[in-house]
Amino acid sequence: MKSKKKGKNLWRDHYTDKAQKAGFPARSVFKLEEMQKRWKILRPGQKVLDLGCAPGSWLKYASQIVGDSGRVIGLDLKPMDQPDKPNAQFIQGDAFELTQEFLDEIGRDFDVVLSDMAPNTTGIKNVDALKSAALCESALAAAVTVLKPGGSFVCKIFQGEGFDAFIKDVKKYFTKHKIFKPESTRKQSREIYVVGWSKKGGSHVRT
Ligand SMILES: C[S@@+](CC[C@H](N)C(=O)[O-])C[C@H]1O[C@@H](n2cnc3c(N)ncnc32)[C@H](O)[C@@H]1O
Repeated sequence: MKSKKKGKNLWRDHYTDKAQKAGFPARSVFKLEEMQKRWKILRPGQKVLDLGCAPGSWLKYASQIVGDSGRVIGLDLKPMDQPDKPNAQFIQGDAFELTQEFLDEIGRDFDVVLSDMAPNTTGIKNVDALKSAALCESALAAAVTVLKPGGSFVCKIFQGEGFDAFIKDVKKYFTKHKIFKPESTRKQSREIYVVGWSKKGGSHVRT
């Protein structure tokens, strides 16, 4: 029992240390990197919205890929320092309270919307899954509003209640989707990523 626990900690430290050495504040960067290596979701010159961006690993990674001709806007409930790259910006806010004015202000010309948002967990699987699904539905509503037709969506969700309904909704707005569990995700974690490609034409705000 003891050695199993030690093994788990060593495994977690490997990704945390690796992220720190590479200059990223969180190990979550490797999950996005895995998806990027597989599908080249991010490209130079793109405009990207990163929901739940703190402490800023995905924001930094995405800003490196989109480069000087691109732009990344990150949003999180928690405060965070402004990124040191001129093409990246942090806005503190709640994804459940994105107003039409705010979405109009940031623009409706995004190429990619990322959401790595996670709720505060209770430890009760169904409750946590429903809280995660609610965050995902709000990320999807933002994505269908601000993405250009043809845009892509990456969203973390906890498997469980609300998952099937969320996939059904993703299918309504995206031509193709995949469900992906990165290698760098903790094995015991119920989190999984949904990637939607090629947003269908038009923009719909779910009410
Ligand atoms: C796993 S962390 C994201 C890590 C980030 N992708 C990175 O690479 O640094 C999840 C984030 O979701 C944020 N979050 C949770 N609920 C949110 C909400 N309603 N609106 C905005 N952010 C939220 C949390 O504050 C937390 O910082």
